[in-house]
Amino acid sequence: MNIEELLDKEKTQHLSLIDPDEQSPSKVKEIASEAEKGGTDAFMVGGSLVKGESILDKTVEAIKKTTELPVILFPQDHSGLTPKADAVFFMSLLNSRESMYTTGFQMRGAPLIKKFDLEVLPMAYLIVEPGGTVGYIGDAKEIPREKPEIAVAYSLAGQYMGMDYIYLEAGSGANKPVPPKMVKAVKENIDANLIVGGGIRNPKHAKAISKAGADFIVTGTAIETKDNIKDAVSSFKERIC
Ligand SMILES: CC(C)=CCC/C(C)=C/CC/C(C)=C/CC/C(C)=C/COP(=O)(O)OP(=O)(O)O
Ligand SMILES: O=P(O)(O)OC[C@@H](O)CO
Ligand SMILES: [Mg+2]
Repeated sequence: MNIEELLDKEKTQHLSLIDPDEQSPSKVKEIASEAEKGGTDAFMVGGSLVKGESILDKTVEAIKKTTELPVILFPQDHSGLTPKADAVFFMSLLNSRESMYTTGFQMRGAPLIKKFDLEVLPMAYLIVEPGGTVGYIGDAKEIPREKPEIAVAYSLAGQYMGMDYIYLEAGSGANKPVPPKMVKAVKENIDANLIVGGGIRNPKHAKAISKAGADFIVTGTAIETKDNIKDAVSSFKERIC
């Protein structure tokens, strides 16, 4: 399945986030296979911290050997790029105070992306409270949870800049996901594809965010920490509409 087909689907899609630093390539194969059996729609690969030896290429290779589902890079900077993937979320952290995260790393990565011939998916990345590690590293001015109008304004700004994807991110492992009210407000105001992630750890969360209008939900921690990944993914998929 390619990314065009992924976009054609009417239901909310499930993206499995794999952090290349968290496990060995053989474990990645197991995760990818189980997530596919559970019905995941595509894989994202990235992590905000580099905790060990960079095994990005090997991680993407392991997924590609296991499944034909698309693999989309989710780069923390230009070092998160590899020709082994299918596509890259070419993201700008619009609510960062640090210009490297709005335009700098994009400039560093762009020639590599051209060379690697990756499909480019332009994305506005927006950090919502609490924001977690990525909020801290990305020097984000986190969008207050009770201010959906700010999320709408940033999302529209992203769309008007030409971004096809808007990602509302509460931060990996957040104690609460992005409020469904905020998701709904953004969805009602944009034409771009809406991705929501951070803190979605049970089927109830997935259902609320899907009902609010997300086109994609991302789960990372829930997949990394569950013993039965297939059941975890299928429990999300069953509840999304
Ligand atoms: C387009 C290019 C080349 C770069 C974009 C650079 C930008 C805007 C980065 C945004 C800020 C950032 C640090 C993003 C990381 C995104 C990411 C991979 C998050 C998921 O990782 P976590 O699961 O939170 O990471 P840890 O588990 O390492 O905390
Ligand atoms: O690890 P979780 O909480 O699922 O978050 C996923 C993703 O939105 C992080 O960038
Ligand atoms: Mg992580």
